Amino acid sequence: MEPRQSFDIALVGLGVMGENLALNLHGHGLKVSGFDLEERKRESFASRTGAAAPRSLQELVAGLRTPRVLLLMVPAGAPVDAVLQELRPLLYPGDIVIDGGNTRFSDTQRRLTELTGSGILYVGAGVSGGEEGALRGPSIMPGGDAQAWPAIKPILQAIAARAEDGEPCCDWVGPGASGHFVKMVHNGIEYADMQTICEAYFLMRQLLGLQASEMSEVFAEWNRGELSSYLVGITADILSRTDPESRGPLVDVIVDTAEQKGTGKWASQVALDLGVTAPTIADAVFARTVSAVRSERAAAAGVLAGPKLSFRGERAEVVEKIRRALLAAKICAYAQGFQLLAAADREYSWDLSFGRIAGLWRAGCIIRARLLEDIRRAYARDAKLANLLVDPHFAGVMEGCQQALRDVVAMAALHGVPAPAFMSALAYYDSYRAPRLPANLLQAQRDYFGAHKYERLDRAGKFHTHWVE
Ligand SMILES: NC(=O)C1=CN([C@@H]2O[C@H](COP(=O)(O)OP(=O)(O)OC[C@H]3O[C@@H](n4cnc5c(N)ncnc54)[C@H](OP(=O)(O)O)[C@@H]3O)[C@@H](O)[C@H]2O)C=CC1
Ligand SMILES: O=C(CO)[C@H](O)[C@H](O)COP(=O)(O)O
Repeated sequence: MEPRQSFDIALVGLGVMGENLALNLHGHGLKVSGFDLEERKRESFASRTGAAAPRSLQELVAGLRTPRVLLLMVPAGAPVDAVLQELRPLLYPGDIVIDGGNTRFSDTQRRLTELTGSGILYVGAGVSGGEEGALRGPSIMPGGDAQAWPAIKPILQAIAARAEDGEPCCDWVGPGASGHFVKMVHNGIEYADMQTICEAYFLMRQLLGLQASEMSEVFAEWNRGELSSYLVGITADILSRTDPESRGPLVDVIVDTAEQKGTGKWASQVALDLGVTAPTIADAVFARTVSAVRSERAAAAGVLAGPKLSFRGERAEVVEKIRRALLAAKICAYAQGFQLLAAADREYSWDLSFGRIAGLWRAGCIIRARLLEDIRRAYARDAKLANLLVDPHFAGVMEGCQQALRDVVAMAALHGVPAPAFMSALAYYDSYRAPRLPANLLQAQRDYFGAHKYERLDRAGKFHTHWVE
């Protein structure tokens, strides 16, 4: 029997992430306790950590040292409120509650407000790395009550992944809901990264007729260069896998409808709310929604015409163009994600460090990539960079890749291969670098039908024209 008040930290929710985070903490010498509604999970946790698994939150809290530290890894939304409601009367000023789930940042903001005056220190921490990362070292993005940081810093930094320079991929992000906002943007970028990789795969398959095993080699090769990243690496692995039943590539027997839990959608909604241009992130969400209407697509395929061209092109040359296009689209997606962070920073006065955030994503998380070190350096050169695209390093990379992105988008369009994220990345790039856009005509249209007024290039003020004589 454990003595009372002997545990350093307690996990609430011992599912995919919670149990592995608990094992990670246990492996780092911390005394971890855990609770889940399901008895089976409590027992699994107890047998794997050797700790007793309390049968109630009351028992769980009673076993913690003070100040008590609780890490919630329950599904986002109502379960977090339910746990907090039960926990609140059990806690004292100075106790710390960390929500490590994929919580919508506005919910974290609300909970912080609700806890104001209670003395309970609340932290919204984005955690990324999936099941494996939780066990071996995730990226952790905590934000909220800064008074909690000195107590939880050694705990969270101990279990976090480490970048190549040895820095832990866990650092204080900022006040309020900034930790969960940063995780939401991470996931928005994750959606775009995944979709552009899928489009690269689809173009190689549809235009070049490459087999899964051949594409696996291509992705493995790409993973040794500028595109080196967790997602490109797992793509090479996935494409090499054989289905034991059909004996063909496993990827070929997987249904082409993507699911989603909502973080990419939230990132896109927030981009619209804050007036940030993030089309590649949004198109990655829409690519999932159109994939979900599979029977409608099958019916439309028999009705809607497409191009009749057959593809001609030299294979190695096209593969290299797709590689460059993928790099260009990836940079555009990251640029959009960082624009979203910058807008939130202005809106909520969080004083975010974009370089530090890029540093947190260098290891442990799903979007970890070689590129993130370059992003970190870009913000070290200029913390107030207007857009990642105009950093001299990235402007140079885009110079080398933008033509390939155009060629690939043109190939996709001419041959009727859907590539929405590539296409929107190019449109984003061209719009952002356009000194002049057709919005002059748009303003005139608004003024025509709604007397909304327009500004003139040659003098200050707002003007209205009586368009209909
Ligand atoms: N899976 C992943 O790769 C990642 C997930 N996340 C986020 O982490 C959070 C947890 O995810 P994940 O571990 O995958 O989810 P799981 O569903 O695997 O685990 C959640 C656990 O919480 C339990 N639970 C629900 N309500 C309560 C409660 N009131 N008290 C105690 N336990 C409760 C659930 O029990 P029951 O099943 O009985 O409801 C379940 O065992 C989510 O917000 C998720 O979005 C973040 C990063 C990566
Ligand atoms: O947060 C994560 C990784 O960073 C999760 O894996 C997330 O749940 C994936 O999102 P979705 O289910 O919408 O694809």
